[in-house]
Amino acid sequence: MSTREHVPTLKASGLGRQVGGRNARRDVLCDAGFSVPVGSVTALVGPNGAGKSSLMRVLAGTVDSSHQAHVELDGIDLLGLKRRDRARRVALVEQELRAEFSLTVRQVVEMGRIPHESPWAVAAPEVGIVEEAMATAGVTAFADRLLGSLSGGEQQRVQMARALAQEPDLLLLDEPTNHLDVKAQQDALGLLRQVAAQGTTVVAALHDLNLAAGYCDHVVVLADGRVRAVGPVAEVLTAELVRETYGVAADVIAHPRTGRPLVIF
Ligand SMILES: Nc1ncnc2c1ncn2[C@@H]1O[C@H](COP(=O)(O)OP(=O)(O)OP(=O)(O)O)[C@@H](O)[C@H]1O
Repeated sequence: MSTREHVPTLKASGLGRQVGGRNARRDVLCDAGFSVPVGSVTALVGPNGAGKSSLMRVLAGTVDSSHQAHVELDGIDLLGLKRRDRARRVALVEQELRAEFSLTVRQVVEMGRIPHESPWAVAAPEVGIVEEAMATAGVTAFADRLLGSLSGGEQQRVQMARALAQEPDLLLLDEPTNHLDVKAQQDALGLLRQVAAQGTTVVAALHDLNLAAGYCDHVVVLADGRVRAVGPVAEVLTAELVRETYGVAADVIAHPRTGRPLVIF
């Protein structure tokens, strides 16, 4: 009998994506794969154009991938689920905001509940869950304002609130710190840690290697559409990896306060 403990895992394999016309098709993602524990926070890093957004969308099942694509969360085949069933389990916070500028913040956050609503019953979105998601993401103060009237950073937090209202098992975020000031960046990453502590698996595409090093458990390094490295941040984020992946010189030392890796350029 095996004594090995079952470790719930997010496993992705065979993820590919081609773009371009019939005569100019090219792979922007090639057979990408990685495996990380459920309930962890993983940073997806890599240079501009590496394929991070493509990988996020393939993981979320919002774009077509290769026939071999497989994404499994604790044994559940996510890409094999019907769209609505997948939307109950997977939330994707994308870089670009969708055209929801004429809705109020509360209405946008309520949209996170749509996958959970019964198609036969016209029910008001669960108020408690929506209010809690808004409070957690720090957007309650502007709940009745139109999304379009908010700053970029405030809008970003609203997208986060909507994703939280969705109560996903897998939360995917494409550059969630893009519009945020230093404190808001730290708050956002702290919030992701909190969400993961409650069992949600979090994968966030990040450009700031020190946010990845400071807040994430694992890192997936993507370059030219391929996964170059994956593992715990302290093992993967080395000076050599930074040089080879980004072509810049860096030192990686232990952070004097936290002991986590600190990348100095
Ligand atoms: N629909 C598309 N048509 C053509 N090319 C595309 C399309 N989507 C993505 N690409 C190309 O695929 C490559 C990967 O893009 P992707 O947005 O996934 O990279 P990224 O790592 O997220 O980049 P960034 O850090 O700049 O946001 C890029 O070269 C991009 O130009």
